[in-house]
Amino acid sequence: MNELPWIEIISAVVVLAGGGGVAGLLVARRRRRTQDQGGGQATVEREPTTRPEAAPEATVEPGPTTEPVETRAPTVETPAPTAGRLVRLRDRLARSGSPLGARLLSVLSRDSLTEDDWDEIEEELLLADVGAGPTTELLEALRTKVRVLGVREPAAVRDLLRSELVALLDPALDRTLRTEPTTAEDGTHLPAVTLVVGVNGTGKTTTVGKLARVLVADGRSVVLGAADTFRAAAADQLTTWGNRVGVPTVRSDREGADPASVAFEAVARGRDEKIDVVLVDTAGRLQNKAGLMDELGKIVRVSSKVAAPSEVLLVLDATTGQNGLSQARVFAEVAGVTGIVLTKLDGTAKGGIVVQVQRELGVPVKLIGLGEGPDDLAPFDVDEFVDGILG
Ligand SMILES: Nc1nc2c(ncn2[C@@H]2O[C@H](COP(=O)(O)OP(=O)(O)OP(=O)(O)O)[C@@H](O)[C@H]2O)c(=O)[nH]1
Repeated sequence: MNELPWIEIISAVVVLAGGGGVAGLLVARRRRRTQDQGGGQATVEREPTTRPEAAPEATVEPGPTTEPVETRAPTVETPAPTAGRLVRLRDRLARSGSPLGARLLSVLSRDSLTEDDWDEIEEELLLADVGAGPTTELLEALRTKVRVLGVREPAAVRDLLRSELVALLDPALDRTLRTEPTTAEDGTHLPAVTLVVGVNGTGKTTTVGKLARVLVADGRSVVLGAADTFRAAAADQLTTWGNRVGVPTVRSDREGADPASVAFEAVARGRDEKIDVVLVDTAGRLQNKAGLMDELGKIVRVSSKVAAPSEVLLVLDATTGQNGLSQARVFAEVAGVTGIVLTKLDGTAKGGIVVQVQRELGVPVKLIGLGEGPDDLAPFDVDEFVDGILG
């Protein structure tokens, strides 16, 4: 009588063990199948270029106002090299409708140019936001050269237009980003500090993230400062950008905290950890000029106690045209801008804004944004840009 339960128990154990084995096999098979389909790489965005060994956990040491130490090391990506980026992204300029250069070329190549044709050229330039002054200049130069040189061959017309557009963009301007750390007289390491300013929504935070990748690709060490304390999500967004390339972010744990103190912490951390570049994202509220001036002025003043900014980059949305330009004037006045980042050039046929922005502000365009991808930010190069808009 007593034997029956034991037999049942032993059979149950055998069935369970066997079942477990089958279940294990199924799981293993399913896992194998998922890996074969690439599903096992869900967290690795660009598998061939990852460097898992470079996990940033050791460098994430928060200061008093920073976030807690990351407990899980994210996968660290290797950004695309910066050399040749504009060449790689050039078709983005032509993708936004018919590029300006191509439209001009089609008119300029007509058999004999009438006044109507010249009017059409003028209209194209104005529509592309080249601006009234530069448009007149370009028209006069083209008219003279077409008449004097009798240029008619399509290739010659293209060369002529190319050289005039290059001249308009002022190739002699210094577009280098000052991102070299320096040493103070007492031997203290001073990081290069880049302040990123601009109106909300122009792509500031995205640009800081992309710029961190550009610098990392060039072998530089970077710290990010989330001084846009107005919007908590901006700090989260920045931290995510940083984590992807193993760059720590200094941020406040309190919404509405003093942006100047966050900027100070970030620069101090750059000094203490002998970091090459500190990139500081700022809030771009433009409700009144005095408030903006106070906030940016304080950020510069306070962080300069450690190291003064070597670059103040103004981020402008190329799709906003004249509107963007008047905002730009306010920032240029308030913040002592040293370079322009023109974003969203992939979404507009108004590439001519580059000319106007440089003329109006007397500051060179140093970087351009050509998409929402993490490596869609390129150093601005006049020749490559003109080739891009000529299509
Ligand atoms: N197509 C395109 N979109 C871009 C580019 N640069 C930024 N964006 C997009 O613009 C939007 C706004 O970017 P953010 O970086 O959040 O803008 P922000 O200026 O920091 O805005 P706040 O954080 O509100 O101050 C995002 O959807 C970006 O992906 C670009 O070069 N091309």
